[in-house]
Amino acid sequence: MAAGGVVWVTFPKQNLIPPPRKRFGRKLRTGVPLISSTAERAYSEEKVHEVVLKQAAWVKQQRPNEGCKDWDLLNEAYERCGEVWAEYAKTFYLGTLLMTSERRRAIWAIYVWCRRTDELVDGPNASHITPRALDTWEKRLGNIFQGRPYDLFDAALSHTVSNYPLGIQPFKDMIEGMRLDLLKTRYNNFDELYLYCYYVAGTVGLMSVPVMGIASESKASNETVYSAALALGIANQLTNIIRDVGEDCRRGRIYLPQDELASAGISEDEIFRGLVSNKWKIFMKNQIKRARMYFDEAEKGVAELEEASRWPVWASLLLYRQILDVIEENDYNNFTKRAYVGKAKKFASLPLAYGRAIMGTSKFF
Ligand SMILES: CC(C)=CCC/C(C)=C/CC/C(C)=C/CC/C(C)=C/[C@@H]1[C@@H](COP(=O)(O)OP(=O)(O)O)[C@]1(C)CC/C=C(\C)CC/C=C(\C)CCC=C(C)C
Ligand SMILES: Nc1ncnc2c1ncn2[C@@H]1O[C@H](COP(=O)(O)OP(=O)(O)OP(=O)(O)O)[C@@H](O)[C@H]1O
Ligand SMILES: [Mn+2]
Repeated sequence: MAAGGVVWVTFPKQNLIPPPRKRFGRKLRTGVPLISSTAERAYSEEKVHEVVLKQAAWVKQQRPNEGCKDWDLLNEAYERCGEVWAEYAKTFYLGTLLMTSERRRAIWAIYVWCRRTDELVDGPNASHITPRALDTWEKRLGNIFQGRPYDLFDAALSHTVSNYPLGIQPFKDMIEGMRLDLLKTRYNNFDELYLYCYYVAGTVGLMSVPVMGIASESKASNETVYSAALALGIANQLTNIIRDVGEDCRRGRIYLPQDELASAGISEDEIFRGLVSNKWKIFMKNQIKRARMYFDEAEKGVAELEEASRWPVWASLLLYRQILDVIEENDYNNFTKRAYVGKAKKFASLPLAYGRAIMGTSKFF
């Protein structure tokens, strides 16, 4: 069928994708960062900044096209995305419930694509995934953007990218992050880690803004808003990394800047043994401080989003940031104690998020 210049191929409705599986254990995200030298950081930050600029400019020029109008099929596609979202996105789940339904569905579709991409290298079939498989996944991404979805989940994203001004670059960059993750188990410095964080999480920020929308009354430049969205992705990923140090090292991966570990006098052997020494606590304090810096940076951009999107973003920001507080409460034992924000605390954050969303600032709440 053809709609709005987008050609849709037919695809089988069932059995292409298994139902959302139960979690098989924790996923192992990257390691942590510290304060490395400005010179070291400059390279990645500059490179990523270029993408942010291009993305911000590109989005400005785009006019969403009509997309597919087969609503029965699309409703089913989006519903399936919603099921995956409910199964996996524990922290972000609440966030989308607060959105308008059209945006919520779009975020679900993006989430599912991101989750599937991540599962390629982190999921049960990860040991069979090669760079070639990721090339195939990237070709499939191209088809999604050209209105040729392969399965039902792809169809939802195909519709979403025809409905919102979404560029393909952040999606490609996320696949690039997965390529990196296949090959790299150590990060020499924060510059290398920052680039990884951009690939796997900063990109999510860039994908989300065109759906969330920038407030018409906002005086901020597109670049400022995209930079804040990037910062939230980086902050989330750094937090994820800090939380998952133990799991990651059990997978033989240390996503912590090696130069900072060396300066702190922490050996790999100590990490593999899970030694919560004083030097580890000091090191972790610095990693947490850095993650919070990125959260602070992100906060500046939330007020620039369309009103209806501020609450969900505040909610997810506050929820994810609390993981850092829990790591402190756990006395920096992120080797054997998983930092987990309970449901009561999650719900308690919602009025606070709402307050910040309506005040447009973090000062009063
Ligand atoms: C409302 C909201 C937050 C919307 C975004 C939801 C979305 C599309 C998320 C995709 C997440 C995903 C599956 C990414 C794949 C790579 C990955 C796993 C990254 C880590 C996410 C945490 O996942 P999780 O904890 O489930 O991982 P494990 O359970 O450990 O496996 C990341 C830490 C990255 C998440 C990054 C974001 C959600 C970016 C947030 C930025 C914005 C929404 C921009 C807001 C705009 C401004 C201006 C501040
Ligand atoms: N410390 C823990 N103890 C027991 N179960 C946990 C713990 N941490 C997580 N889980 C279980 O694993 C599930 C998935 O973890 P996950 O990391 O996806 O959740 P989250 O951190 O709440 O949110 P998000 O997925 O957005 O990071 C949780 O919903 C919970 O059931
Ligand atoms: Mn999760």
